[in-house]
Amino acid sequence: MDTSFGVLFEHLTAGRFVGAVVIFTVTSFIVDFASKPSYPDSLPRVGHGKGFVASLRDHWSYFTRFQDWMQEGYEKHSKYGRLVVVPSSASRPAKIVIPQSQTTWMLEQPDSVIGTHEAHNDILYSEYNFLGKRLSDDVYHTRVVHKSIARALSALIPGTQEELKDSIDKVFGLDTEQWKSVNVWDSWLSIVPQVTNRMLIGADGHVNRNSALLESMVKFTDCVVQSSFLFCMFPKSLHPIVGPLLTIPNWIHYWRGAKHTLPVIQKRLDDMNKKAAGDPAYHDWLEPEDFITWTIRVARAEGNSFELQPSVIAKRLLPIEFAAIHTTTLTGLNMILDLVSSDLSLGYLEGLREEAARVFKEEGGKWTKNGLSRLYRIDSAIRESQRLSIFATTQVERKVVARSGITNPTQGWHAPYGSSLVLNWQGLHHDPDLHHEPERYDAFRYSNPREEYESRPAEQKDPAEALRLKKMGMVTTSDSHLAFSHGRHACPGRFFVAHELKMAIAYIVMNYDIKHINKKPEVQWMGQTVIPPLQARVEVRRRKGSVSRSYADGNNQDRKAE
Ligand code: HEM
Repeated sequence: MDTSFGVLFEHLTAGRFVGAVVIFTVTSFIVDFASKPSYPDSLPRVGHGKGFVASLRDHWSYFTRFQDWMQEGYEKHSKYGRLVVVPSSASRPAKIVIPQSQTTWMLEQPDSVIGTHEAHNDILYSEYNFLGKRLSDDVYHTRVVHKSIARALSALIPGTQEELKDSIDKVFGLDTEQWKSVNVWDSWLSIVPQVTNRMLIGADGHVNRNSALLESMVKFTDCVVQSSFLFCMFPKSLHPIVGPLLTIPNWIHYWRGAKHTLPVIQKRLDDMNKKAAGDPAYHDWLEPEDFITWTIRVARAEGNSFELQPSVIAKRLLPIEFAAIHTTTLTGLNMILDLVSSDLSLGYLEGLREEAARVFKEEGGKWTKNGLSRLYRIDSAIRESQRLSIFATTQVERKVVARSGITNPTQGWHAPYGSSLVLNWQGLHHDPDLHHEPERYDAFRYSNPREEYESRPAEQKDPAEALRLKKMGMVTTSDSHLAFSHGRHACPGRFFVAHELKMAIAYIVMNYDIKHINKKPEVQWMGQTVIPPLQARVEVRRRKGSVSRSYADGNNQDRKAE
């Protein structure tokens, strides 16, 4: 070969190739290290210390030690109102953990100073995982949920009830004689995606029950989790090279899902256009309340033609599937395991069952917003599980996006541009100074005071106290209860989830017996994320007399809509 390429290849031995890759990777790590924000030496820190070598050791230990570091930082510093620096993975800056006293200050900063979606994009490598920079730069889907879901809550209840009945009956079965052993994680992972997709794409042709669609959406969300772990291990400067490769499976699952969602989206666009144009055939037609309708409404109101493209709407579904599926599944899994591993003499299961049956009867067999708000015990049992059984050390992360950084006016410290600020979910939820006996699952922790208040004669009721007690409900966030985060970026899906999980638990306890287990399975941690007890099983049996009884008037059609 006499071309310059030929000359190059003649000199390219295996040893030289490996050497070049090693040099390139090490250089990338050094470039990465140098471009990360540098925190003042005066800030307390945990981990192996400062400097390049200590950072490499920190990155290495991140996957196994992060949870211990957060706990150590909480006990030594956060608890006393001081911030602390905790090491992170190779591609991320170390985290500045903000103490409880500065939470409100942090969350109230403008988005142009402390960014939320920039932090989410960094954690989730959204540009790659959610299929494009344009989609990740403008978190339009988040805006749509914030604007729409709370208003649509009442309209969403009947469909949610219907999907819960259908999916729970299928997963737990109808046999009133034999106990059935079910894998708890898999069960919730069969229930939640079907219900979530009813809220996202509606009931048209029961596509939301299509097993191929649901499988592709679950696999897509799995891919986001898996590739986020892999991204962590590569220096940021290598992401443009490895990113498109790591996320090939995301594209495949998107295409598989879009085969089913695109026709629904296209039909909705046509229907809404005809209705808007005054087509008489659409005079009585009502837009279904679901994410597809909301996204079209917001795009029209904003005059945003990009967001009206069917393929863009199909892609906008993905981050919401991600936000909803694993979070709700993990919460349901923990809730069931906390409940069935509790001391039987405490009577939690019977207490929940009594409440569910009583309120459901008062409601005439169809849930309403008002009825669901009276499920104090179920609400408390879920909130308490969210307090105790966290599934990340922190879920609240922010990025300093002001070029000049930010200075805390009370404590005087400065966080430079690019700093990662987090709240310590683990420490705050398990602090004995904030929660009495924090390691105990006390299912009725929040409902006992509410029920006691309700039982008082009218003259002993005080509206101020009623308001304080109402804030013990599971959708209320605070600087010591961060399951849904706190502040203006707190999870906008929580109002829907509260309804969904309350209806699910009510349905389960009314219709099934569940055997007690002696001990809640242990969890493992990987970096800041929990590895849930995926193998945990419980035994369930349909309660006698409950099969013919109409606890939910849902449509129990078969899952397959193909
Ligand atoms: C039990 C289930 C859920 C839990 C525990 C949960 C928790 C959270 C948390 C901790 C955040 C981070 C907020 C922050 O950074 O400050 C969040 C954000 C978000 N969640 Fe949820 N979530 C759940 C279900 C859902 C559902 C069902 C939806 C959709 C309907 C949803 C939509 C969102 C969205 C759009 C955001 C971004 C909010 C923003 O950046 O302003 N979540 N969620």
